[in-house]
Amino acid sequence: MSANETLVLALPKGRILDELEPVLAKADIQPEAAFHDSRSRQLRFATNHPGLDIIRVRSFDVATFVAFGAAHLGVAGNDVIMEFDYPELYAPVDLDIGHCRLAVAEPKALVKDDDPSRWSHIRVATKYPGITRRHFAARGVQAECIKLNGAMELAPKLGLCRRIVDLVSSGKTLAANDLVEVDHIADISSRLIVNRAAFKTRPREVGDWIERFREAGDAV
Ligand SMILES: Nc1ncnc2c1ncn2[C@@H]1O[C@H](COP(=O)(O)OP(=O)(O)OP(=O)(O)O)[C@@H](O)[C@H]1O
Ligand SMILES: O=P(O)(O)OC[C@H]1O[C@H](OP(=O)(O)OP(=O)(O)O)[C@H](O)[C@@H]1O
Repeated sequence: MSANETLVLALPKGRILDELEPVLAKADIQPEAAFHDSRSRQLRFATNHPGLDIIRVRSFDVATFVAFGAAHLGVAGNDVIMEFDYPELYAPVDLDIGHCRLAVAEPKALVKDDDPSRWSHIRVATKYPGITRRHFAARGVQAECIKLNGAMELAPKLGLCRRIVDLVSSGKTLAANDLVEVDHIADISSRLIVNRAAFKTRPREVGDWIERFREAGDAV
């Protein structure tokens, strides 16, 4: 990581990017035009700041790019941050966007005869095997996780498992699939994340961006 290298900000594609637009505007970060062109195959973008470029990657990959120092800063949900638990990441600003919760759900029909305090081993479909294992291990339950990358809500009806761990916002996806929340794991929102080594070696520049995002998050 050299001292005059352009700083790289990793942003997630998808829903967070929409909520992030006003934060970027308040932080006076204007990406080049191709960033807003959905047909463009470009992945790295210049901004109105000569020392700052943006890369657009999948939400889970934001944490990996930043943890390995390939990007200096990024925006990720704390679901992603918690799942990887990278020691190299520092998450100094809660941007107050991307609000949802991580929860355990099971079929409505199972709930009345089920007693979570008696679980000793459960099988769970989830995109978050790390968080799920740690959450249950802390209460002495062994969680066998089946990793899926989406549409977890299908798993119980198709006999893959009886429980899932997934993000819930309005609750509509659970309801549409006859599932109910039985346990809350964590409240989720998106954070500015920073590579610790980059902050140590370039405290002034990285610190300036942290302050800008803090002010932008407060103002939106
Ligand atoms: N229903 C939701 N409401 C609010 N925030 C959400 C919701 N679902 C996901 N998020 C937040 O948005 C982030 C990105 O989720 P999104 O569903 O856009 O991407 P993804 O499907 O995980 O990404 P990819 O397509 O790259 O795998 C999540 O990590 C979480 O922090
Ligand atoms: O409580 P709700 O408001 O219904 O939102 C929850 C849904 O949103 C997310 O899915 P997303 O739309 O990102 O789809 P995917 O996980 O299948 O990619 C999440 O994985 C849930 O399925």
